[in-house]
Amino acid sequence: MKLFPRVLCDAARAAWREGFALGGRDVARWFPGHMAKGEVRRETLGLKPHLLVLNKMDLADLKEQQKIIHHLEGEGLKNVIFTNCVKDENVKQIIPTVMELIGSSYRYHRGENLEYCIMVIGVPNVGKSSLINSLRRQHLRKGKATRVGGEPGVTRAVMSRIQVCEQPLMFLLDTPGVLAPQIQSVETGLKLALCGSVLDHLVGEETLADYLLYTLNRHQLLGYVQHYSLGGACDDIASVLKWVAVRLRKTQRVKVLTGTGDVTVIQPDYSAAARDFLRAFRSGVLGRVMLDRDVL
Ligand SMILES: Nc1nc2c(ncn2[C@@H]2O[C@H](COP(=O)(O)OP(=O)(O)OP(=O)(O)O)[C@@H](O)[C@H]2O)c(=O)[nH]1
Repeated sequence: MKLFPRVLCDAARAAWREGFALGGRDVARWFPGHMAKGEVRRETLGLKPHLLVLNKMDLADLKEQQKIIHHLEGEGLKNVIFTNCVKDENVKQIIPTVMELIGSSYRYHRGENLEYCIMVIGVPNVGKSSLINSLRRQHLRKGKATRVGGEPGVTRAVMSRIQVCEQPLMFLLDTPGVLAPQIQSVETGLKLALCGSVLDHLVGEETLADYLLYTLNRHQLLGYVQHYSLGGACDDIASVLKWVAVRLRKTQRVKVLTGTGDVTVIQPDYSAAARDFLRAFRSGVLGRVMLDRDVL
């Protein structure tokens, strides 16, 4: 099979996409049923002292960390900690910050209360279980108490109370991932899906790969070119996936009916290439990305 990636890519480069064609996609269909039950009202959170843990900091481009903090402050979120729960980075700050917050909140500052119970709330796959395991490693020198998974929806039980600290005695309630009952826009849905909060096949691996390519090009993050030894940056997903499939030897035999009989041709496996592209992005090998750059 002969490909001319450089030619294809040069042609596409002349016309970087200004926006992503959303094509009437229906975000509501991407979210599995169990999430709807887990609705958590913002007003409820507003009453209780809370801390915003922004996990997977190792995958995010945090050059504009101050801008992010400033933006969140504008939304009323003052207590923010960036963490990496795989490498236990910044996790040690959490319990002291929680204690400070409880101490300065008169409703929860009761002298006789010797144990604390805290709820971990977040979108599917953000690392809630990993956070609990990391806290246990840090404060109890204990390993896994809760299952971690690469796909959304691993934590199914509604609540499980897990000890994470002895002094002070603190328990965390792990909860199944929740999403806002209404996702703001299709683009927000695509960003959540890129982060693994929605099962890939519900959105479509190739659609997601296309949104990823669009984002990487727009942010001038061209690590994928080197990772897959492409001839150059390219904004056309079909060309990129074709090349990725060939490089990874992900091809499939397909029977084609012609006027003179059946012919078997070898075709690139676009789905397998899309899955690899998404996996590479989520593992960080394509570089750090700030999906919400335009929001800032
Ligand atoms: N790179 C990176 N990966 C992480 C980090 N924290 C968790 N992960 C990975 O993210 C995936 C999901 O982690 P979980 O802890 O199962 O996420 P969860 O929020 O409990 O998921 P649900 O139960 O589906 O809601 C796993 O593959 C973890 O190894 C992190 O800080 N950095």
